[in-house]
Amino acid sequence: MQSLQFAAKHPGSRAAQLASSTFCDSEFLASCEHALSAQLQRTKDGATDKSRIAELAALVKVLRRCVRDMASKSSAFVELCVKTEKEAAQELEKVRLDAETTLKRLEAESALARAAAAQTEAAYKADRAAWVTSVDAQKFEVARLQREVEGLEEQRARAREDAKRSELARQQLEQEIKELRKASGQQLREVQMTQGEAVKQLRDERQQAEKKEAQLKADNEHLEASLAAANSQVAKLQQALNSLNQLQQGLQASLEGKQSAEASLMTQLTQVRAELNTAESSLATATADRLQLQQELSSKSDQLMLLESELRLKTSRLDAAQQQLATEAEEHAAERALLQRQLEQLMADKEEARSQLAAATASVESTSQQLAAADSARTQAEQAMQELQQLHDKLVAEQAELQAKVRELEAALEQGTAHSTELQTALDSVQAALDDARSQSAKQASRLAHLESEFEALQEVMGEGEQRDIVGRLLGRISTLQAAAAAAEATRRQLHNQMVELRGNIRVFCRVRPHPASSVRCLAGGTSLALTLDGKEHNFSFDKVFGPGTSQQQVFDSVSELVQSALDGYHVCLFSYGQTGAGKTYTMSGANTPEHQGLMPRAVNQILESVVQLTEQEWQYTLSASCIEVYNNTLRDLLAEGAGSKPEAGRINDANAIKHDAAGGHTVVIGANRLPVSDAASAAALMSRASEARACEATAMNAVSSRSHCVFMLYIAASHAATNTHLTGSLCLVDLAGSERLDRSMVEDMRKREACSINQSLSALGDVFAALSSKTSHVPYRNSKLTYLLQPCLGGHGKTLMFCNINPEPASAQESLCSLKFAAKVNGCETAAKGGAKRNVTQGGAPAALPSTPADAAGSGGSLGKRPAAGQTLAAGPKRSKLGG
Ligand SMILES: Nc1ncnc2c1ncn2[C@@H]1O[C@H](COP(=O)(O)OP(=O)(O)OP(=O)(O)O)[C@@H](O)[C@H]1O
Repeated sequence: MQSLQFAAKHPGSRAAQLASSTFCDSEFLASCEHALSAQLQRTKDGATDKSRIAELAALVKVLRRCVRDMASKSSAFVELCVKTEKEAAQELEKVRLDAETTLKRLEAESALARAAAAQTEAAYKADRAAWVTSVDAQKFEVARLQREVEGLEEQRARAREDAKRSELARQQLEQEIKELRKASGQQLREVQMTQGEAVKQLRDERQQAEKKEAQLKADNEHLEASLAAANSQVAKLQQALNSLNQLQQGLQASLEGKQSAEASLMTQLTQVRAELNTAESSLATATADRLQLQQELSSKSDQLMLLESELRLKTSRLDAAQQQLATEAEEHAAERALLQRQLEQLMADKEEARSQLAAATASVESTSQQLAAADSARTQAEQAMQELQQLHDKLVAEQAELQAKVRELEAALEQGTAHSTELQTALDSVQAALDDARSQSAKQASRLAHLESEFEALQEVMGEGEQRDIVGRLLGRISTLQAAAAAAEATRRQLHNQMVELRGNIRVFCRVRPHPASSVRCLAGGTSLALTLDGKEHNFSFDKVFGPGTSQQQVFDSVSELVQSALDGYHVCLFSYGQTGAGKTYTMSGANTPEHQGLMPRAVNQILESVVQLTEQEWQYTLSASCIEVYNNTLRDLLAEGAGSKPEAGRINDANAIKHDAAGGHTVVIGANRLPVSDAASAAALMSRASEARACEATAMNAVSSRSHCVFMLYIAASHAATNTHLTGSLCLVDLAGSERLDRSMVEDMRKREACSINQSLSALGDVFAALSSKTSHVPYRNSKLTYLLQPCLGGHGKTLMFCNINPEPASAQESLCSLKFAAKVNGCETAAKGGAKRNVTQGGAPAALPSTPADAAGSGGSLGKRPAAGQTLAAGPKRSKLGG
């Protein structure tokens, strides 16, 4: 009812829908109603004691069902509420994040707009101040020029007045001269009239007058010259005034330009202010949005609280139902007491109704039994409810744990991704450096060859003296080049090792063999696959995943650089693991056509070819090989005389036959043959001989099933006289026996013992990896011969690669899952000892010698240095030969 009310109050609410869908079970309500009405009706009709007890029992059943239904519904409701709560929280988080992002963006935009406006305003103010300063300076200049012009005008006026005065004086003088002439003429006439004495006076006066006139003329000329000078100065001043006027006009124009620029800047400023206002208003809108969202958030929280209160109500209803049940039980007990009393009454009346009493007693007994059964059922139901509650609590705790784990895993994933990116970058740079070193080395080698041919040609054409000289120089050049080539080779080795190390000292590749009905799907990217078992998909990731279409050459290409490491002085181990018939032997040895050759022949061929090249750089390599079978935890030398025909031939009974060189040299098996490998033919013969001797049987799973682990060990020792360097490396190729389920392989007696031994040694291998991955101080290598033999490669300073072979036929899916889980465990293993893989190289001292074994007497390591003859490859043996490849 509560939920119905809630639904009515919140018609659009998801929680209301959930509550109404969870609790409004009309069928259930109808059945309760029906049961109660029937009970009421029967009570009204007047029931007998017997029928009432039966009715009460039926009622108890109904109530119990009610309690069960309520419990399951309440847990379903709780789950739905939790889910809804999570969804609401996620939605709210998303909305909050969106709002925050929008707000931040708007704030950033507004800050940008504000900064731009401030910048524009500051620029405008600076421009305006500069312009005002320049206008003021120009105004000042104009005023100064105007003052100068006024001064010049005054000077001109003064000069004009001077000129006027000079003119007046001249005119006065002319007048005086005229008057004097007139007076002198009169005097002359008077003198003429008076004759004699006055002539001289007149002449003197006349001379004086002439002198005065000359002076006046000179004065006049001087005044005219000064007037001309004043006029020219006036003209100059006029020009200056004109130019000043022009300047003033220019300044006026620039003033107008500045004013228009100011107007446009003012417009810009207004625009920017308007933008700023818009940004501020959008900021206000965003803030309002945020407030609204916060309100929504709080309303969601309210809803959540409502849901929680609803939940509490449901729980209290449940409690009430339980209480009601308890009340019913009490009533039940009262009824029982009543019946007991009736029984006593009946006992009192037993004289009257003995037969009725007997029947009633029987009826009461059966009723009591039913009641006891009802009691125990109720107790069971309560216990079940408690268990369910505990389970619920446990599940909630587990869920929290899982969430924490998911978070941890996500963080680890991020770290791992970052780490892998770093590694990839480092790897790329190392690869580039390696390529560089390789090309350098190739260049040097070709240059050397060229020089040698030149030298031969010169020898043919030169005389003896010249020859000796040139030979000396060329020899010097050659030795320099050889030293450079050795240095390049050393760099290459170092870079190659760095590259292999970056990819991990233990790597796991998975190979899926072809099958028409496959339960395995190789995923894009080449590093993961999905296995389907009982309709469920299991995903796994490895360093590489090879699908059914991958050729033997492609598989070998992916391991060739690891093989190369053995030549550089490392202990390298490649082993194949998987269910019987999954393709382990096919991967390691392959079939007898060149296309189907496996890793073993291809690896030995690559090593032989590289040895030929290295010999040209003055390296001396010695190769030899052993082949050991681990069968029922006993060692057997597959290269022993007669091992192919007699199963007991080659058995090594010495429990301590496996010897590891403490200084990082070779691991040897005392009593086992080690035969020289000088070329491809000798290697092929050796592998064929070993495969003939290997224990193979037909089982229900594989017509030629390998019943033993086969360990092929190639010992490599090398020295370089020029640099006095010695190294020891090894290549260990292991074809493990197939892991299998005894019931599926249908083996019996001896074969059963074999299978048990195989499974034991594989489980010992698993224990070693488990100990390595948990980094415990004790690693149980000695628990099996197989793990003890491979110890230096697994946990020491070696480089290991495991192939997990998978048969994808659906019937083998369970075994495939086990193999993949094992491989995943190995993939997570950190096997390299401190300092990573170790190269076994010494400089100076005695050359690295192969550890002596009794079998050394049979033949020392074959000395190498010649290319294999044309067409000479490691021929593969027949399929029966699990090693021949
Ligand atoms: N990738 C593959 N391509 C083609 N054929 C394959 C491939 N892998 C395995 N086979 C074939 O499947 C069969 C069983 O393979 P194989 O003998 O290598 O299995 P196994 O794992 O060594 O078995 P066991 O442990 O019993 O020795 C062989 O006939 C082999 O040729």
